Amino acid sequence: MKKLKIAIQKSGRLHDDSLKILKEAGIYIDDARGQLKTSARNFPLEVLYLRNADIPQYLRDGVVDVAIIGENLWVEKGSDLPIAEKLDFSKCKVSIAVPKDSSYQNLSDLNGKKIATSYPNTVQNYLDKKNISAELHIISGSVEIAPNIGLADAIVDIVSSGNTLFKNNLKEVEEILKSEAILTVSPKIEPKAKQILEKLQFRIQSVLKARTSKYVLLNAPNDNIKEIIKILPGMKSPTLLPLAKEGWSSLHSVIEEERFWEVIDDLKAQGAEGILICPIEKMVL
Ligand SMILES: Nc1ncnc2c1ncn2[C@@H]1O[C@H](COP(=O)(O)OP(=O)(O)OP(=O)(O)O)[C@@H](O)[C@H]1O
Ligand SMILES: O=P(O)(O)OC[C@H]1O[C@H](OP(=O)(O)OP(=O)(O)O)[C@H](O)[C@@H]1O
Ligand SMILES: [Mg+2]
Repeated sequence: MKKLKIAIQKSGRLHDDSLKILKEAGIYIDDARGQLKTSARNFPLEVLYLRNADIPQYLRDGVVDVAIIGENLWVEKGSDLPIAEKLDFSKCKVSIAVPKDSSYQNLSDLNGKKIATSYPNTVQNYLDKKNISAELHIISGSVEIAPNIGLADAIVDIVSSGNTLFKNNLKEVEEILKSEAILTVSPKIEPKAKQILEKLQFRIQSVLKARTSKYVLLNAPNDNIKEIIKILPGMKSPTLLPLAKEGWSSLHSVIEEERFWEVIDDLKAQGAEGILICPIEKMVL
């Protein structure tokens, strides 16, 4: 049977969460250490565990059909490849940082300076757009140490919590891009594999939608139900069930979690009581 070949980072930041999202999509994959190729037990999917930086070329060559990579890597060396899904994990930024005590005012201060980075294309394109000319030092890791050892005046690297910058006495001065994990596709994908990809995407979308939505149950006086329904639009319309208590109903609906916290006071003002907010495992629309 035809299988969809997916590349997942062998080890590192994206590995665990990539397998997790597939698992939540009902796809079970053995994560045996040292094994570089494996198949899903219950979905036509073959997994190749690869080094992150090699993945764009594997996609281009059609060695794999799809891959989970960081958007920052896509910008750096994969922007010719189509993006099928944004996956809402491994969120980070790629930013310029300088020593904490630097007198940096704006980008033009970087003219003629040395910048250390693992993302030379991203940095060069950014500097070109802003008409800045700087010297790039390409290093593959521990970039944040460069200014402290006199290798560079500034760095461009991934920033998430900001801890690494802080520990190395650096401060973020410009954000070049925002990144999250993405599902990206080979231009050589064949129609049979594409059909499997569509099924995979459908499952992933159900997982992502469910993650941000909540099932809400509440009790409300019948007189205020119309108002409450306006506040809680639900998927189509909310479910309404009579309560044993005369003049009261139980209302069930689905709402984006963020939106729920915005409307909670309005719901209470309309007399809503006994509000329960429950997680949703999958959401098929
Ligand atoms: N601190 C972080 N917070 C959130 N996401 C991050 C962080 N660091 C890296 N990422 C994301 O995870 C991806 C993989 O990063 P990681 O450091 O694990 O691998 P790598 O060193 O780029 O690659 P490899 O070792 O596989 O060649 C990055 O491209 C980025 O999208
Ligand atoms: O803002 P923070 O939360 O501190 O995260 C940023 C750090 O995380 C990444 O490194 P990672 O831990 O992946 O180590 P690596 O350099 O070995 O890839 C990145 O290269 C930064 O150094
Ligand atoms: Mg890293």
